[in-house]
Amino acid sequence: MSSVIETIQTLLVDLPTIRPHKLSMTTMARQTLVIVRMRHSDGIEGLGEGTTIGGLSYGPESPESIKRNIDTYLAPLLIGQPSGNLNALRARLERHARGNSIAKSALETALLDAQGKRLGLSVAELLGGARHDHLPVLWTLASGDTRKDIDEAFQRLEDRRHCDFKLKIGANAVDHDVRHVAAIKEALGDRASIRVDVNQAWDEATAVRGIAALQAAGIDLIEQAIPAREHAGLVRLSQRFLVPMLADEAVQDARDGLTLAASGFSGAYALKIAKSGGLQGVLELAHVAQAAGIGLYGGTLLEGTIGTAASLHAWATLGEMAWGTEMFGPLLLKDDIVVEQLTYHDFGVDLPKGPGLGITLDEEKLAHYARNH
Ligand SMILES: O=C(O)C[C@H]1C=CC(=O)O1
Ligand SMILES: [Mn+2]
Repeated sequence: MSSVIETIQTLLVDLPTIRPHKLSMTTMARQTLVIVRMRHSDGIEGLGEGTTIGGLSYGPESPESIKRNIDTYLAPLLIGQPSGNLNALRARLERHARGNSIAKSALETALLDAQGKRLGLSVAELLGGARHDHLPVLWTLASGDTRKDIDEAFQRLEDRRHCDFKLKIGANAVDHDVRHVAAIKEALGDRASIRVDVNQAWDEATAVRGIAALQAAGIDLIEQAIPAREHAGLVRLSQRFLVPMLADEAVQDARDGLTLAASGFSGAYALKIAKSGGLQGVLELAHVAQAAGIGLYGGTLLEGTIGTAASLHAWATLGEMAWGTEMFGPLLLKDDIVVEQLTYHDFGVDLPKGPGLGITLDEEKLAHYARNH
């Protein structure tokens, strides 16, 4: 008899960050992973993970809502269903549950991990095969202190960990932020690519002023300067400046990607499995971007090792990613819940080897960090 999905367990796992991570909407001292353990009747377990940033400060799903909505609504849609037909299971979730893209991504990851283990294939192989086994990874400087950020950047360069840096701005007045970014760019010079992420903090007039100054300072990429839903404004910014715009919160899935491209946007899209409801959805967005001549960027919602590995399997199937990736999530965390961590070296990370995601849980660590209330 072919396998069916038997049980789906969700766990909230709190891991401390190595330092405060300051974004325009929140400062993180820890990250909460929603871990999915999906057991199948053939004895195989699939692992999945969903994260967001700062409770409800990043988007409409919180770790607690992800867990509760999986337990109450999404898991019952999957339990008892055949394990192996991912397209049918994805359609079933879409038909009966709106939104909740992070929860759906965690579940699809667990389905892919199990299917890979079942067939003896890595997730990238299930998706058609990896074109890369080492992907570039940038680092986010977000200590909130210019001097500390510069020291951190030099350390990462020296360790050959990262040579591209993203600065989180938008929490302070624009002139203050521009001085901060320009000081870091000046200290690093041509040794590093410097990009900024404003996380929607500016209105369009502020963005015009801020981006003009950042462009003059030699910044390479401007991420989500204005609110997510202001597509027309983002198109105007992309047409006004030479420095390219990176759309992040503005593009969740392929439909957003199509609308924005058709409105005249140029630049790049941040791909995130969490925004697109999983690996299949994010690859659909990537293909729309490719068809529209828009650059690709492998994005993170600061996932731990499981979500990061899942994303890497998806990015590995794509051709060139014009802006590389930011799959550094596990490096921001003080500890991990897996047996073997991802290998970061030479300014990038290795694609884990399968079957499935190629990741094994450390049961002791998991028990230690899992929330028990
Ligand atoms: O890009 C975001 O908006 C979220 C995330 C990615 C890197 C980081 O530091 O925060
Ligand atoms: Mn972003």
